[in-house]
Amino acid sequence: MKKFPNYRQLDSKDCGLACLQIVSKFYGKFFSIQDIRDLSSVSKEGLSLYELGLTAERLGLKSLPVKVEFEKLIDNIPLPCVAHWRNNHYVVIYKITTKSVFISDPRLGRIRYSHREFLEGWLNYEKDDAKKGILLLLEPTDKFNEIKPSSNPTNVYAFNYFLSHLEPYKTQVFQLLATMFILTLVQSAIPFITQSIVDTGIASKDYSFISMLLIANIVLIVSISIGSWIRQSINIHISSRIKVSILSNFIIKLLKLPVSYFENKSSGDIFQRALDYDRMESFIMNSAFNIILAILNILVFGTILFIYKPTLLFVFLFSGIIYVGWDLFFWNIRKKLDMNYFSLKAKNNNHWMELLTHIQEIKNNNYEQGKRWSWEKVQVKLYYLGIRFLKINQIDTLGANLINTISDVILTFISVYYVIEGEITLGTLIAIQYILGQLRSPLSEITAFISSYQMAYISFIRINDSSNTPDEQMDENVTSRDLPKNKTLILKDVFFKYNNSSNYILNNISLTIPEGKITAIVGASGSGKTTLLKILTRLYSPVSGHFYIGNINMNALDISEWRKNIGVVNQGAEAFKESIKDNIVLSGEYDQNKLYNALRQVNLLNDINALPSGINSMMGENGRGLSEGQKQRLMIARALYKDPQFLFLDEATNSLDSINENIIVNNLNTSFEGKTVVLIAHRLATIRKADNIVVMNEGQIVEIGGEEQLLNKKGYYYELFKNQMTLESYE
Ligand SMILES: Nc1ncnc2c1ncn2[C@@H]1O[C@H](COP(=O)(O)OP(=O)(O)OP(=O)(O)O)[C@@H](O)[C@H]1O
Repeated sequence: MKKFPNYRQLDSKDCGLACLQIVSKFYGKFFSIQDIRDLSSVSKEGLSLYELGLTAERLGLKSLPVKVEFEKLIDNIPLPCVAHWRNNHYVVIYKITTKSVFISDPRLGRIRYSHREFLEGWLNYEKDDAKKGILLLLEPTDKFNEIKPSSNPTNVYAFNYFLSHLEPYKTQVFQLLATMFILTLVQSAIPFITQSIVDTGIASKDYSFISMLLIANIVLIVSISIGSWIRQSINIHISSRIKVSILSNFIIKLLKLPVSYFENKSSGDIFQRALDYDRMESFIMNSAFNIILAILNILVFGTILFIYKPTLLFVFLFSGIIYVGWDLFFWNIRKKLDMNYFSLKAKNNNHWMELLTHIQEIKNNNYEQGKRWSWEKVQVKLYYLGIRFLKINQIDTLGANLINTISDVILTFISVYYVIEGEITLGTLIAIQYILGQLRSPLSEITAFISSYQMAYISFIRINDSSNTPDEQMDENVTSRDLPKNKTLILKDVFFKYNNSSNYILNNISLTIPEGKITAIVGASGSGKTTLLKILTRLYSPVSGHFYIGNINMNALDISEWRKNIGVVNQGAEAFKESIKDNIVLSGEYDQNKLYNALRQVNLLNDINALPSGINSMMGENGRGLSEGQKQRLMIARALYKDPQFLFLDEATNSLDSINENIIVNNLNTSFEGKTVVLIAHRLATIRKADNIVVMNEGQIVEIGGEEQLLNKKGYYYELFKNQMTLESYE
């Protein structure tokens, strides 16, 4: 029977997307997770049930969210459907029997739960309505049949990628395989020597023969140890080098990815990629080579056993299959518990983090006891889970030992029977015991390989996903490596939205930012000012429309050249955990005069001189140690030190008192005379000297002009101005 489909989620919040992928496959269509992601508005926070339903509709699956009791789910609900799981996950239910519920879980694979286990995950015990669980019913429509998935993603990339890293070590890999092969062959001589000692040596009482064989045995064991040592050395040599080169390639690739990649993934998910590279490397260098060795052992010693007595081999293989099956069965049970364990662990970590970062709020609100109680609740759950883990491990080990012992007893009994019946010699019996010993350890290698393969496969798909994400700028698109003479910035019919399913945040923007002038952008909160700045600084590209510098399309200008020439001070920008000096100079050339000058211009020199280590004072995490206003001034000093052609300021002075703000704005006007400045400010007094004021509302430009012109127009800007003046006079 065909198995119900299962696809794994790549990121912690991808479960909803993977469920839709699973259901679509069930109805006969394969969509890659990227296809579905493109239709959704999935963010770091994942998808709400409503958004999941919307995405399903876009795929052509009619969706209906319902809240039902378990009896109703059994009797009336068409399967497959998506279930909301433990309040933080989605899974697909595909079959229900009188005893079990079958689930295709994007995190764990296909799993069978007892009714009790299922209800534990599905019902929302923490809420009042504890008898009902949430489902999303899905049904294909004609649209589903019409939608064409993009071509299947090629999963070979990551695998080829790793093989390409092995390429320079071809000789060593060959040596490794050859050593393993020779080692196994050498080892296969030991049972024959043992057999000869017993059968020929002892029978003929020939001491010199026995001594000779024992010496040969010692030589063999020494050479096996040397061989294993060589094998491990080659393995360490290759794997340590591959690890470094793979990880540095990963960092290079990561830094080339667009900001949107980072905004849509949690830092945990991105960090997971680095672990994935590690896991793949260890899978290939350890599990894959170990399994080759295990298979070689089984082949060589299995053949010898077969030659001695085929029955023994068959009995061994039979017990081996039971052993592997038993181990895998428990591995599956552990997988279920693991998920529970990880979510509890995450909760536990969050409690700790919150305790450390929110201590002021906790104390101010007298919330210590409440916090401690909720922490203790998690500890109790962790404790019971720990006990269940322990019990399962005990049963697993006990059962595995029992299977091995029973099979040993049966095999010994059969061998002894053969000796008594005169079918094999005593020497052969002892040789067989040695062979069976050699065949045991490869069995546990096989179960270890199967479980690590499943983990590595997910890593492999995830690596593919990030490797297939296009860079911020592809090299082939660059035709210009220098800024043109004419540096006017021109936006033409620009549309932009953050993800495919949301509305346009910038709606048909056409704007000219003249070279050497100050352009201010104003508008209500959420009108798209920062987004426009992100387009200008090229953190994002327009969805449609064009962005030119002079007569060059920005896409064609080398992005690092552009960034070299711009200074950006963002809203709420944070300092690096480095010294004040390093925070300003970054990787530029150090010039002390320039540095002091920049600090003077932002009125920060006195504050910094008052610190015990002056400009060498280390900043704490996220700039801890400076006030918000001081941090802002530090960021402006960084832009001043860089002395770029273009300066972009987004609410860069909003944490400053008006005296400091005035000083800095005046200084900026002098230092940036003749350069292009674009600034966003809520305080309209800050932008009075701007040559041009761009007024935005709901993603569109509603007015452009000088201050006087806009005030005389008595339009949107006038209203903003009037409101602010009224407020200020009130204050
Ligand atoms: N990274 C993002 N992903 C999705 N939506 C976003 C993102 N950043 C901003 N938005 C949305 O875009 C819209 C415009 O935001 P933007 O920050 O450009 O406004 P703004 O005019 O600068 O507002 P403010 O004055 O409050 O800073 C808002 O509705 C916001 O929710």
